[in-house]
Amino acid sequence: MIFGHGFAGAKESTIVGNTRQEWDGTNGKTESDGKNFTRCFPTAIVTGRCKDKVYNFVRLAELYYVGSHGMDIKGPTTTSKYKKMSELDVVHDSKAEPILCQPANDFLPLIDEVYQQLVEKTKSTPGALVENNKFCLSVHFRCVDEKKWSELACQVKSVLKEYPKLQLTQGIKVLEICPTIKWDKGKALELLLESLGEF
Ligand SMILES: O=P(O)(O)OC[C@H]1O[C@H](O[C@H]2O[C@H](CO)[C@@H](O)[C@H](O)[C@H]2O)[C@H](O)[C@@H](O)[C@@H]1O
Repeated sequence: MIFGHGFAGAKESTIVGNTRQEWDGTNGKTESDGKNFTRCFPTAIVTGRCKDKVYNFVRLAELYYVGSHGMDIKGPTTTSKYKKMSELDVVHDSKAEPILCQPANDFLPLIDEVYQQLVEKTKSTPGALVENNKFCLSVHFRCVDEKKWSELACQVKSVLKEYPKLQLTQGIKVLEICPTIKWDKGKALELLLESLGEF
């Protein structure tokens, strides 16, 4: 999801698209179009993927990146025309990144531990892929034989029964494992909009 604050003259912040609107040059939008857009309107990418992975896809320092289903929010690494990062409630991490909010920080060791266990537990299921999205995990079954889907789900559940602080949901051919905190992409968007305020 991509939103632009004040897009097309709207007074309120407006959600203008989703990740299908890629600036990869394949649908007429170039990197320079993306830069021009983000110079005019503070823009964020909101995704379930790992923030750093999405940054590597897009490579626009001007954007806000919201990864891990809203649990990892980073501001632009260039100064915005509207608000300098120093005016927002920002801390910098060890890589000097302007981190706005990481509400599931305490879960990091748990997520890494469960990632290892899921890799081990699911390695007997051909095609299963466990992805570490930093504050959440995904077990992809797109490449798993349909006859093995329930076996894979049992493997995942058998790991998670030891971790009541994590919850399991299902996406498109993917099982998602997230901390049970009252936070999601919507809450992340609200926080960003409040932080940016009027401009
Ligand atoms: O950005 P979102 O819409 O929140 O999606 C989050 C997931 O994105 C990735 O999965 C998606 O693409 C996969 C192919 O690259 C596809 O197999 C899957 O069905 C899609 O959901 C990512 O791999 C997942 O870890 C994210 O949870």
